Amino acid sequence: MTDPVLATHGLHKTFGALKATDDVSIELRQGEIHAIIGPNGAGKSTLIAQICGGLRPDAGRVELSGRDVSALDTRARTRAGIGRTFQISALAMEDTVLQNVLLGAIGAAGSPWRFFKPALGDTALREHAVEALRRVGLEDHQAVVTAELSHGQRRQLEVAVALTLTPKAFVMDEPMAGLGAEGSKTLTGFLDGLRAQAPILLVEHDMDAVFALADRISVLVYGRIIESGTVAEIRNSQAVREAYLGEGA
Ligand SMILES: Nc1ncnc2c1ncn2[C@@H]1O[C@H](COP(=O)(O)OP(=O)(O)OP(=O)(O)O)[C@@H](O)[C@H]1O
Repeated sequence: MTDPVLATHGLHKTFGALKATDDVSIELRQGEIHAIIGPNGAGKSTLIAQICGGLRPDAGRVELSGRDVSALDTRARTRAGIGRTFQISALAMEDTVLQNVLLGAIGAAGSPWRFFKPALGDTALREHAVEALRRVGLEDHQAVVTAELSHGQRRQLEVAVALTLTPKAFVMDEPMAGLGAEGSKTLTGFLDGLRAQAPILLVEHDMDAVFALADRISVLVYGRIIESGTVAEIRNSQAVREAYLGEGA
């Protein structure tokens, strides 16, 4: 088996008496989609924040391609290759698709603002941005104002921004949120192909998408991974059914 691209080792995080992350060790390998599921409040966002650098764990570490990145802040982790897809609100709706890729990439890389205007005319950077748009299927939309994109296309645009930094791994927090059935289906197809470019750690409530996409699923309940396995193993797990899938069904 190949070495993991992204891994956490024994992450712990408490908020007062609450164990939000309780000894979480997970791995993401080349070419795979590893989904993290769990009920509301299970600790998914807290875990993602520790992986991406927004929150410091009380104990444990995060490794990217075998390198301990635990001491790096969010920007440095992005530059190191953790490609978190940004929230829709991070896109400038009045700007074009191409401008968003250029500006998003520059912003994520942490370049000072004063470099940003000249960069819009930088041919190499433009080519790099157009290539990212091509890889997400938005090449023909580069001159379109972002507000005119569908929600699903905006997700693809966020991925294009992340792609300009050549991520080693994607971390996605509920990409299906706000999409209708048709949008979810289209984005599911898109993510299916994207895993070949970089593996994806996927936090998602949409179980149709999770079951369609995941090579592996880890189930988080009260901050602990209670089960980790293939779609079939998770579907058949009594513990998961009791703790999660049965909930509200
Ligand atoms: N900054 C904080 N201070 C105190 N408690 C927090 C903080 N952040 C999260 N929590 C608590 O930690 C637990 C895990 O929250 P988290 O948002 O990570 O769960 P989640 O699985 O992402 O939930 P959801 O699916 O609803 O987004 C919750 O009980 C939450 O109230």
